[in-house]
Amino acid sequence: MRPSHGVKAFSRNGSLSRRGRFVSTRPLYNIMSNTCRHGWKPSLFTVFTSVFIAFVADRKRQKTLDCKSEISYLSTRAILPSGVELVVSAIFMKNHSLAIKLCLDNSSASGWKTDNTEAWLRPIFNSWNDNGADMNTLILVSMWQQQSHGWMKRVSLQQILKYLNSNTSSTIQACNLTCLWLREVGEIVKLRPQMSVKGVLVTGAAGYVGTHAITELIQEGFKVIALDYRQDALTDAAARIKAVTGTEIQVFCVDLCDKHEIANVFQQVDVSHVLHLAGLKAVRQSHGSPLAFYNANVVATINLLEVMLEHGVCNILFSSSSKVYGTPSYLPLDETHPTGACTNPYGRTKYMVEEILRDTAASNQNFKVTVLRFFNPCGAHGSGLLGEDRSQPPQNLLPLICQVALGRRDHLTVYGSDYNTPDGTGIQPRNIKNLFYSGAGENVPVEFCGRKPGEIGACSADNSCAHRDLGTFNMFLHPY
Ligand SMILES: O=c1ccn([C@@H]2O[C@H](COP(=O)(O)OP(=O)(O)O[C@H]3O[C@H](CO)[C@@H](O)[C@H](O)[C@H]3O)[C@@H](O)[C@H]2O)c(=O)[nH]1
Repeated sequence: MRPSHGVKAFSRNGSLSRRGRFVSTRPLYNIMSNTCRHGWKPSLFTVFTSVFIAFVADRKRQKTLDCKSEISYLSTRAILPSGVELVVSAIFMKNHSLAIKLCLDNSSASGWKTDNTEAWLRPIFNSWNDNGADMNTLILVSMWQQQSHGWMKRVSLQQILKYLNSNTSSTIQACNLTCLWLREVGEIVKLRPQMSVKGVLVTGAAGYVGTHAITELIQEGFKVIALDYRQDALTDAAARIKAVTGTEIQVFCVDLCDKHEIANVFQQVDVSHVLHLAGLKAVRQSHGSPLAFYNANVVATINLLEVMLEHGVCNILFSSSSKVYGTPSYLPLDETHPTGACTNPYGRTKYMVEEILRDTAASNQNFKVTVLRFFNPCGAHGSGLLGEDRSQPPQNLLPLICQVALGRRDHLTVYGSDYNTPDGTGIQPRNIKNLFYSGAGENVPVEFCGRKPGEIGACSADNSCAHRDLGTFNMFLHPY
């Protein structure tokens, strides 16, 4: 198990100086539960796929995590060979210990007890006898008695499985049924040791980050409610996600600038967490239409927050940007770098939303915020069904380079060659060449033009915090 280290400050200035302890290695899990304890937590991601790489890498480790505090309750039914319905319920507690009860038909109405077990047990036994429980059932009963020295004492999952495995399947069919179920449940419980998540509402669901995030959420067992304002894109995304995960997601075509539309969704679904990924993102376009950006990014977020709070939903993950830093004072940028000196309207919208979230968290101790400051997202799902190959012409560097690599474009236009960087450009094509052409040994054909307004020469991320808190991941190589 990964040690519970990670006490750290997120900022050098007073407003972000909270310290926190991380207990889990699970990235998304952390983001939506443990890190939320801090009320406010920014993280840097240079390549967004790293988030998902971390998900995948951690899925193995998380199975060794202990239950920390919360208990989980699960119940299932099985039809015994005699035709009698067996209800098996379990409460999982700290350290994977569990309390089990077995009962027939509706006798579970007798309820849970952790003391006075005999009084609780007797009617159950009577009920079983009345219903003519067969030997298999009785073996099961005696097993639990023997293992737990009384019905509701805690026994370890390991002990139970060991006991079950030591019996032969021919004589204890019911046990095997339960054993299988316990194995399943054991895994589920270890995967979900603490968090109580009703549903995760994802805005910007049809987008590049959104589709990947939803896929990972589904594969982690979360229920997802997907929102986007583009109906066609949403339908297409839902179909692709279903093709990858086999799961049909609940979708809503919603304009976040209309608060009533958001409220309408919250009235229909049961969510506890929001991944807010929606927004306009084309940095250079934001100079020409700043109001559209403030509307889509700031006004929409305020609407969302108001509806969330009205419905008691207090956990939000916000997709922010490296643009909140503006011109860097030092490189690589880390979470403690001052924010706010933005060089374009887009960056300012993200900065403003961060401040709004910070103030909201400060005003309400239940309100938990995690901010991811993305740098330059790239990558695609291994299925080939999710990625950035959109029908609209791309605006960003990495998809543009991909198009040059695929022969769909003659060259890359490089904006500015007089920056204070090793090759004078903001993108340093030599690095890009290494990234995309290491196999082919070709160069990216480029043409130069002047700088674009609000651009900076050099920008890079110190992602050690993300590495430390969210697990080890590879910055550039996709794992699929
Ligand atoms: O055809 C192009 C496109 C981009 N660039 C340059 O490449 C760099 C990166 O550009 P791009 O890939 O478009 O990323 P950004 O403008 O940095 O913005 C992206 O990355 C941000 C995080 O850093 C996100 O918040 C934004 O939403 C996302 O558009 C910049 O210096 C651009 O001037 C070119 O030279 N030619």
